[in-house]
Amino acid sequence: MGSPVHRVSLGDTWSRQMHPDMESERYMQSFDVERLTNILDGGAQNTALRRKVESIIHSYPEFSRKDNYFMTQNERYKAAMRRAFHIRLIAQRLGWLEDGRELGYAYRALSGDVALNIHRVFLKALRSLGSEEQIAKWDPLCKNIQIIATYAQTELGHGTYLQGLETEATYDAATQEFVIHSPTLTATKWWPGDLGRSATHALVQAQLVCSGARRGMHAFIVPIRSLRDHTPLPGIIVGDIGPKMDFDQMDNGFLQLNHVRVPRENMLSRFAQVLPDGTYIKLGTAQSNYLPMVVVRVELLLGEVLPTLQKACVIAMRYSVIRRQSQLRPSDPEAKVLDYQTQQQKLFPQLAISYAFHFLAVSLLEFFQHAYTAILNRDFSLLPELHALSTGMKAMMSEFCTQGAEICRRACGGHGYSKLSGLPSLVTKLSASCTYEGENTVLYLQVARFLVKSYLQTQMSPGSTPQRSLPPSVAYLATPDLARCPAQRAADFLCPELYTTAWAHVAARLIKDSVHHLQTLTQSGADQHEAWNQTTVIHLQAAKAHCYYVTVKGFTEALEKLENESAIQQVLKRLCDLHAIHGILTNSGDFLHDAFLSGAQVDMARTAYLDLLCLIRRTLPMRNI
Ligand SMILES: CCCCCCCCCC(=O)SCCNC(=O)CCNC(=O)[C@H](O)C(C)(C)COP(=O)(O)OP(=O)(O)OC[C@H]1O[C@@H](n2cnc3c(N)ncnc32)[C@H](O)[C@@H]1OP(=O)(O)O
Ligand SMILES: Cc1cc2nc3c(=O)[nH]c(=O)nc-3n(C[C@H](O)[C@H](O)[C@H](O)COP(=O)(O)OP(=O)(O)OC[C@H]3O[C@@H](n4cnc5c(N)ncnc54)[C@H](O)[C@@H]3O)c2cc1C
Repeated sequence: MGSPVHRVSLGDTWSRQMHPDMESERYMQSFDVERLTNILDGGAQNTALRRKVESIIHSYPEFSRKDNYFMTQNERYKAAMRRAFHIRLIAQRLGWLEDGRELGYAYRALSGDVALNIHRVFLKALRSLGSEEQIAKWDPLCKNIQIIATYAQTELGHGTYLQGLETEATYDAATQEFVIHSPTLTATKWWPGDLGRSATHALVQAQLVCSGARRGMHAFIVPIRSLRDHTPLPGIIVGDIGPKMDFDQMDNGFLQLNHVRVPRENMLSRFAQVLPDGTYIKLGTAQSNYLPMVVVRVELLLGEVLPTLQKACVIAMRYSVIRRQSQLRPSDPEAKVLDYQTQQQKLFPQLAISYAFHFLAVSLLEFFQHAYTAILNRDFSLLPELHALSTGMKAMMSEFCTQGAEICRRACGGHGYSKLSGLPSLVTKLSASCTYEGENTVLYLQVARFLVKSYLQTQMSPGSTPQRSLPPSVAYLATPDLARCPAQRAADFLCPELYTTAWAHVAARLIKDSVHHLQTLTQSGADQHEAWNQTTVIHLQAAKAHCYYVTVKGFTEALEKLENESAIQQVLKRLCDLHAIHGILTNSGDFLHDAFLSGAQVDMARTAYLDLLCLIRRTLPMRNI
């Protein structure tokens, strides 16, 4: 570790004093901040538990991250590994469960700066794809860290296109084993976390070949390092992929398998089985083995992606109420930069969207838990909508949180460029979330595919095959649409029903337009795949509008549940209004395109927006910032 220059330490007297400008802001509150904290935590008891866990975590020097920015990659990895084991010792001593609230709070308190994150992904995959017997065998070994496992799906040549994965798992009935093999250089597993130095086992996603047929991607548990001396096992070439943009604490690795044999029982068999004679039994759908990605996409939102934007907002808001620069009037003292309208316009939409995302991610998690139970019991009826929501929200939240964290960083001037502000690493960490667990464009196009199918379902003639009711998230496609926005004055844009309807209108129009372009091309003779590719930019636009609508609708529904918390409801409604109108102004062309909004109405929306900035500034409680 480099010898640090003199650094601010808690020992410095002034580092512990409350800045007077911050103090003055914290007592300007129009509602019970503790009560809002409880609502965000899901109840007062959760707030108490979270604070208890955080105080435990912060009481251990092992968890200190104050030297992070002065460490080499190797030192970061070792420190993260120490934390991984230490946190498990504490969990065992205090009885915290692997998927319990306490560990979730603990990981959030450490900003994920703990090793073995993909070991946890492996556990999620095991519980999604494994039979009860396989879970009973491997789960305890993982929980006790008797093995360290990774999730090895991505290859040097393929990350998105899973049908193109080259790693093979060929069944040998004579020995009742699978032969796992990397046939080409591009088949090398590349990126899996915890693989570079840590993992002893890998969940290898490979193309199954049995009874002479290729069966698609299936999951196999493959030992890769010796449990005796941690050296690579025969047929295994494994190592670290080297420096990255961030995630220094994670050993992302590569893995080549040279005809490695594993027993038949090592293929995870909740949704498919290979019998001793090689007979293939399909128990799920063609995409059943994609389920772990759905699980991780949903759990990433509240566990990893959103907290990072929330932290960026806190840092930038605190900076903006104590940073004084220039004068609003020549005779005035220097102004707090948060009193400049442009600074408000940078930060308040980030605060608003962080609340929109919070409420949406909570409701998505509830839907997921309901759907997931059904899926594990092989009822796949809710899976298409869950796939569309999880891909759309993962793409939108990672994209907007990354953009938002960068806006927060820039809003802090030169200090935002100092790693010690905490902002740069939030941005570089979030950037990865636009790629891992599904590259965002690809995921948005999965949403688009769902939207096209849903729209076509609404166009089926009444007498044709019985119309299944549309999934709730796209019900707006079947509801009567307004041709014109009824707003007469700026205040009308503060009506949740008005702006939710406006967003539904634009999303529906863009979806209809995307289908029209697709059908025009196919009817003119283009094959369906070429027609799809030539309209993906339009589909992408429709998918993004749909996702924004989903966040606006989710926020307004969350507000409705707060009717007994009037003061909180009022403050959050202003953020909801701001979120909706910010999107309208940012995408005003989509609202003007068919004259749904007139130019005058866009001006009204802007007036409402600027008034909101001023109102939020006056009533924004810095207490919880
Ligand atoms: C603290 C730090 C924490 C960091 C954690 C980092 C963890 C990172 C771990 C990883 O990155 S793991 C690797 C993640 N990789 C991916 O997400 C790969 C993304 N690619 C895919 O999911 C599929 O290749 C893709 C969806 C793009 C294409 O799927 P297919 O090749 O099967 O084809 P297609 O798009 O035609 O989909 C066929 C059908 O399957 C459906 N489908 C696809 N994926 C599905 C899914 N996941 N679940 C359910 N259905 C799915 C899809 O909707 C469609 O249904 P319909 O025919 O009814 O329209
Ligand atoms: C920090 C980090 C951690 C990771 N951890 C893991 C892990 O633990 N386990 C694991 O298996 N993987 C892991 N990954 C890999 C990750 O899942 C892949 O990088 C991701 O799925 C994207 O695939 P790719 O890299 O092949 O990009 P590509 O799919 O090659 O994408 C490159 C470009 O091609 C475009 N593109 C690709 N396909 C299409 C299409 N059909 N239509 C339109 N455009 C397309 C994309 O939009 C993108 O612009 C990790 C990656 C990172 C960065």
